[in-house]
Amino acid sequence: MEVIARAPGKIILSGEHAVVYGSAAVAAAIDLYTYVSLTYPPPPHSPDTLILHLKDVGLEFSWPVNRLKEALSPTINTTASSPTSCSAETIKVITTLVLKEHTIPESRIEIAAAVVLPLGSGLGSSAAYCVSMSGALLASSGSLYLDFNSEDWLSLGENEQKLVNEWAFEGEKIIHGNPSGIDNTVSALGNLIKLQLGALTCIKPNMPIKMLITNTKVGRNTKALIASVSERRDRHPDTMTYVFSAVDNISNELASTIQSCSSNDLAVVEKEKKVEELMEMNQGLLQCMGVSHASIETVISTTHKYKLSSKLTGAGGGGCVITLLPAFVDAVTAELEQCGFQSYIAGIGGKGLEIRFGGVHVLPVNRLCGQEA
Ligand SMILES: Nc1ncnc2c1ncn2[C@@H]1O[C@H](COP(=O)(O)OP(=O)(O)O)[C@@H](O)[C@H]1O
Ligand SMILES: C[C@@](O)(CCOP(=O)(O)O)CC(=O)O
Ligand SMILES: [Mg+2]
Repeated sequence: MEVIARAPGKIILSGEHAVVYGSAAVAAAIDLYTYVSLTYPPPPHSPDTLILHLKDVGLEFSWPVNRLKEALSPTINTTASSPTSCSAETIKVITTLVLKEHTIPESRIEIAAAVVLPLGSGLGSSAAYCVSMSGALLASSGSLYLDFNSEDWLSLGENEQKLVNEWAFEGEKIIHGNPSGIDNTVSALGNLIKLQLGALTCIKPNMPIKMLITNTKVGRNTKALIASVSERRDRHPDTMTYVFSAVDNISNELASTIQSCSSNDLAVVEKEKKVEELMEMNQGLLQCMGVSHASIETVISTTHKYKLSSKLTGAGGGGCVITLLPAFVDAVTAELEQCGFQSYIAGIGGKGLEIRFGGVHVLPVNRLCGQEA
């Protein structure tokens, strides 16, 4: 039996980092995906080995299932329907299972050259990985209401999305340390959303939003960048509170600008200018937080020559930059590619997690439709 899940990456239009401290942020799903394929023998057979093949990073791990049960069952106390956070003790056990029993060649993570979801570039690959993995595991355990006789990509209902999102958030905590939850939420649900302190608003844009994504190809790590902002906040608590509060205003203004109704083209042009200015102000505040980078500044000044506004997206420190696009973009992308960057026009606001079944469609007995795994 095979279960395939795909979850989209995202761009953050405004509010990264500040969202970790309670400010609003606006994010959209993009049409680049992470795929997870889960295969296992149909019941009553049960697999005796777990093989984890991370194709994107060129790593493969395997463990006897009994060994995993033995090592993990004393510390894990959770059910499919109610995820709990991994304790420090469990993380230690997992780390031992992964690192002590396998050899990991140094620096296996490369930025893909083609138009795929790049890892560690600000497009939320960590969240897309957690969402697709959680989706595939929950679907295979029969914890999601899905028509497993269908061969199409299946979207999830609200409750299923919520459950997958809760599990994915626990995964993001392991990768990021202190995530806000915006990346896993937009990857699970899709569309364009505003998130603040866990409160979610779906945004219906009333203007075309076309974003160019430029990957500086400068590697960075979200966990380290979140930690660096936290240290700056510890050094300047009052000032950083103002910075986060300004970002909060920007995100709220951005959300209301893109959803307000317009009756003519002029209004759309005016709204575009407003969005551009808000993106520029947000970028200035991200500089204040110390998460910009020389490569990001090069993209910003290159696009600025064409009167286009850009900002970093995701954790910054390299990674990707977004540029709001008007009609003519070819000249700008040509020049950015001459600088050695890679550009991609994102289709935004698409679907969230989807699941597809392959092979023989038999779910474990008594585990159909939302029952405990
Ligand atoms: N497809 C994948 N396979 C394995 N690990 C992944 C995958 N996608 C993301 N990751 C993990 O997420 C990390 C990148 O996450 P992060 O630094 O948050 O950047 P981003 O989420 O913007 O891509 C990678 O270093 C890797 O540990
Ligand atoms: C910096 C942050 O706001 C976004 C991180 O996104 P990414 O991992 O760089 O794609 C962190 C978070 O919200 O959890
Ligand atoms: Mg991430």
